[in-house]
Amino acid sequence: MFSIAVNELYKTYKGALGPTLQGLSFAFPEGKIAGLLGPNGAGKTTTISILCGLVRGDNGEVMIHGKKQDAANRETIKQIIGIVPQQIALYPQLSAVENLTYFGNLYGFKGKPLLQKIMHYLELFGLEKSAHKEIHKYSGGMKRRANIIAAILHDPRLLILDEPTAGVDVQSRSMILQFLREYNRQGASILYTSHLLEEAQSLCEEVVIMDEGKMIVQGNPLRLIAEHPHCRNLEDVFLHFTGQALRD
Ligand SMILES: Nc1ncnc2c1ncn2[C@@H]1O[C@H](COP(=O)(O)OP(=O)(O)OP(=O)(O)O)[C@@H](O)[C@H]1O
Repeated sequence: MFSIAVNELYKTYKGALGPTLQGLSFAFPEGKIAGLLGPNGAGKTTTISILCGLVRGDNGEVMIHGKKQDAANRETIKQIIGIVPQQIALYPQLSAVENLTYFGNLYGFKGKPLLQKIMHYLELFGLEKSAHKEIHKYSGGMKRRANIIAAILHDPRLLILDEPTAGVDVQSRSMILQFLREYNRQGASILYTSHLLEEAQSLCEEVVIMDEGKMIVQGNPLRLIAEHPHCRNLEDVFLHFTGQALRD
C-alpha cells in the first residue's frame, strides 16, 4: 500500500498572483524514508500542509495509508500522521514536560504512562536534564528536538517533517537523522523536506523533486545519479532538473 498518494493536486492561495500547486502527483510506498525536495517556493510546505489536512487543496486527491484526506477521514488520519512543522510549535513559557503533556493529552494520553513516555523520549533526545526548563530558554537545536517529540507521542505510522535539520548544529542534526533511521526501522514511513541534498541523498530511499508546483522527477537517489552520467551526486541531479535560475 502507498503511505502517501497525491493525484493532480492544485492550489492557489487567495489573493496570490499565481498558483502554488499545478497538478502535483507522486506516491510513496509504506515503510520508506522519502524526501520532498525543491527550490524555495516550489510548494513543499503547501503540499505537506494539504497532506496533513491543515490546508485545503482546490482540486485533486490525497490518500494517506489508503484513506482519502477529507473531512470524513480527518480524525483517523490525524492518528496516522505525526507532523513536525518548520516553525517551532511549542509554548515558549512552558517547560518541555508541560508542553509535551499538553500535546499528549490532545491525543488522549494521560497520567503516568504519558509521563513515562515523555521522559523516555526526553532522554532519547538528550533533553532529560532540561525537562523542566522553559522552552524559551532552549537552544535552537534543543527546540527542534523537543518539537519532534511533540509529533511522535501518539506513535504515528507516518512522520512528516518540514526541514527538521535546518539551522541546527552538527550534533543535533546527527542525532535527529539517527532517530529518523531508527523510527523507520521500527516500521514507520517518513516524509521530510530539506535543502541539504547531501543529507537527503544519504537518508532517503526515494526522493521527489518538485518545482513550480509540479513533480519534476521521482526516484531512488543513487539510481537517479546513475541514470544521469554527468551527475556526481543528488545536488547535480537537482540542478539538472530545476536549472540555475534564482528563485524569489
Ligand atoms: N498562506 C499563503 N498565502 C499566500 N501565498 C502563500 C501562502 N503560503 C505559501 N504561499 C506561496 O506559495 C508558494 C510556495 O510556498 P511554500 O512555502 O509551499 O514553498 P516551499 O517549497 O515550502 O518553499 P521554501 O523552500 O522556501 O520553504 C510561495 O510563492 C509562497 O509565497
